[in-house]
Amino acid sequence: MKPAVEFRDVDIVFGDDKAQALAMIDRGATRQEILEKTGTVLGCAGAGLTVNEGEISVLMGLSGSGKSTLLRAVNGLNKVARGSVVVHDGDWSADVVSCGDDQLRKIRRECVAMVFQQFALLPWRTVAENVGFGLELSGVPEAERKQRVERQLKLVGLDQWAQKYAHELSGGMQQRVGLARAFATEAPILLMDEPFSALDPLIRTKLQDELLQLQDTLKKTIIFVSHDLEEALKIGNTITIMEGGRIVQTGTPEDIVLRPANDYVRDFIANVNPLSVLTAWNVMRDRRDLEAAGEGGWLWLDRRCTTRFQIDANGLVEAAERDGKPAVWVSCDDIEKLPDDAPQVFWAKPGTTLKTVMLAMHRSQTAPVAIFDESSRFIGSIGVRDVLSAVLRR
Ligand SMILES: Nc1ncnc2c1ncn2[C@@H]1O[C@H](COP(=O)(O)OP(=O)(O)OP(=O)(O)O)[C@@H](O)[C@H]1O
Repeated sequence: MKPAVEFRDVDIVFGDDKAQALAMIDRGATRQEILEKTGTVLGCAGAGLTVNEGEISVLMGLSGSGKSTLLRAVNGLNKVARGSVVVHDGDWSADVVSCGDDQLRKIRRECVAMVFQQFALLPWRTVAENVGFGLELSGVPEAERKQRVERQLKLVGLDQWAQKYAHELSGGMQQRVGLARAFATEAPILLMDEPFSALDPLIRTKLQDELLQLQDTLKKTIIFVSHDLEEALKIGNTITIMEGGRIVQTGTPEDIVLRPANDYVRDFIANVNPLSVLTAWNVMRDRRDLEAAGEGGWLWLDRRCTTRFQIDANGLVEAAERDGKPAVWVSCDDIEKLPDDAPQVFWAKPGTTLKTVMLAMHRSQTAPVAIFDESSRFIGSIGVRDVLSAVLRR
């Protein structure tokens, strides 16, 4: 994995008395203390984060936690008081904090594009002219501009609307224009500052889906600010949680849900449905942790010892028993096609959703679910207790 943006010990403060504010940051002072003593507002402190190429990295936190401040450091909209923000473009890279004007111009024109919450469309320009605005500023010739604009409008499904004005479009459509405008620059890095939060929930969900679909083919590096954890969990490859200007946790969605770093993160995830995030891999017990069930490679899949598998030297299943009787092992994915009566042990892949695993458990009256890897080797199992611990986070 190659880094696209690296934040290294980034401090941003708003106000005149920067030196004293930085000294207070070093002593671990809170935003409130810094404000009272110096009149300076702490934007963010000691922020360290690497965003890899092609990744969607979400910055999450309550209002005022410093998400937008950090995001805006990438294209130099916010001045960094200390630390560095390195932007990579292929083999080229520059530190936004210390680079010269030429390099900053290159970053803004070629490397980084931004999508705002309020769609920021120019009302006197048509949709097509709005999408082409950045290109016009960069001096892209008209013919090429027209081509690129057309391509991007098609991508977001608005090619029929090219000659309309912003007020003739719904909020969702206006934000699609915002997306197309950012895509049109062909910058590999996209900064998105709460792009969907002004939209109603249905349109919002739809645009999130569309963004994920587009990302499948475009493979941009996206830094996405959100204060909505459900949104972050849905679209983020990694999530960074900020509190009072400081990063408190960075991790995958599963990390955040299963291993919250502190009470602030725990409060965030309190109302998240773990079934929408977790997979079999996240909750299974590894085969090495399972108890032997007699001679000949037999292992108990569950703590209650209702179900056991005989595993050969290659990790393949030779035989299965449930409640002392031979059982067949069948994929969770085929659940609907099976007769109810056969003694079954369901199996799943590591990436199978926890919801599917639970359906299988329900169907088999709480038998454990076996997990197989791509080569059909047995790698672990999930019992009722594992599911309960994951869902209740205990
Ligand atoms: N240009 C500025 N001048 C002065 N203070 C600022 C400026 N920009 C941000 N701040 C302050 O920095 C802190 C962090 O703000 P920031 O906008 O980054 O938070 P946020 O987490 O993005 O919040 P929101 O979700 O409300 O946008 C806030 O206290 C804010 O008032």
